[in-house]
Amino acid sequence: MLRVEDLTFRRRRGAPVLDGVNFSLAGGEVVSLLGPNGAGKTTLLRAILGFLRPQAGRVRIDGEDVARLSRRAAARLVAYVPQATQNTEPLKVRDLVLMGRTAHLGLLAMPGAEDRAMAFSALERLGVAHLAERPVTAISGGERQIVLIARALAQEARILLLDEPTASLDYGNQLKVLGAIRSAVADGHGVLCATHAPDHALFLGGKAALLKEARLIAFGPVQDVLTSQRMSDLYGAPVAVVAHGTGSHARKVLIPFPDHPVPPRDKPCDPSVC
Ligand SMILES: Nc1ncnc2c1ncn2[C@@H]1O[C@H](COP(=O)(O)OP(=O)(O)OP(=O)(O)O)[C@@H](O)[C@H]1O
Repeated sequence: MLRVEDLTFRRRRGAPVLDGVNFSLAGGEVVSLLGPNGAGKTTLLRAILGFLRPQAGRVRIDGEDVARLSRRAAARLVAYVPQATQNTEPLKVRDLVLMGRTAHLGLLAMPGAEDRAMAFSALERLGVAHLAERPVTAISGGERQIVLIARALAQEARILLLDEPTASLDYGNQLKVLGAIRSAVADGHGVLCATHAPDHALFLGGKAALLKEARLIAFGPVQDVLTSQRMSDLYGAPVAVVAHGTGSHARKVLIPFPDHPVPPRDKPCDPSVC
């Protein structure tokens, strides 16, 4: 349903920030977008939203060129959860989530009972309905991230773009946010999630897209794409991707090797050790 086709974007006369990027995302699928700082992840998300005008290529959603859609029409198709922000407005959680309904309201219309029910249902689905009456300034960072995902769900857009949704959260809250993402995927949303955590990409499953210096250097099933060689090349540091467990319990995990001169080769690890 989302197709990014030969997308190229550069600012002024600088080098491309996105250079011929191609990939697609289906409903009920998650794609983790991995890449070092400055690789172009946020730029890609903003280009998909239609906030940036590419010099070449296009983004299509259900065959429609995003550049031809109004902001309102685009907001019905794609919801965006930006990188963690501190709210200074003491808006109630339920009102913040209700803002997700904006694209569905008539000009100057106020949200009605149905909109409020949808907003509350999004909070319920993510297990945070008990926060509804609290000011956004009085909940934790992890709770805020989940509330922002609830706002995206209330928007009823089939595609969710998440920009580092687990950044600066403690481990428990990271797992809560990852759980919220998995339930959105299970509900049929297509999710593109920019992250600095390859382990989270493995946990989410689905596919991975590796972005380096403006180019997509790998795209495919996350279990195939995340290899020791690729991860070490991507981040410029030796990392081993090893298989942990056997049979249906087998999964890949990353282990950093800071003192290793060359990337360790992919090999199964001894489950008793890792
Ligand atoms: N508003 C801007 N004006 C000029 N250059 C920018 C602007 N925003 C980003 N850039 C540059 O574009 C490139 C890509 O930035 P982008 O934010 O997309 O990277 P990123 O992969 O999301 O990075 P990070 O992981 O650090 O968030 C970087 O070189 C960055 O310095």
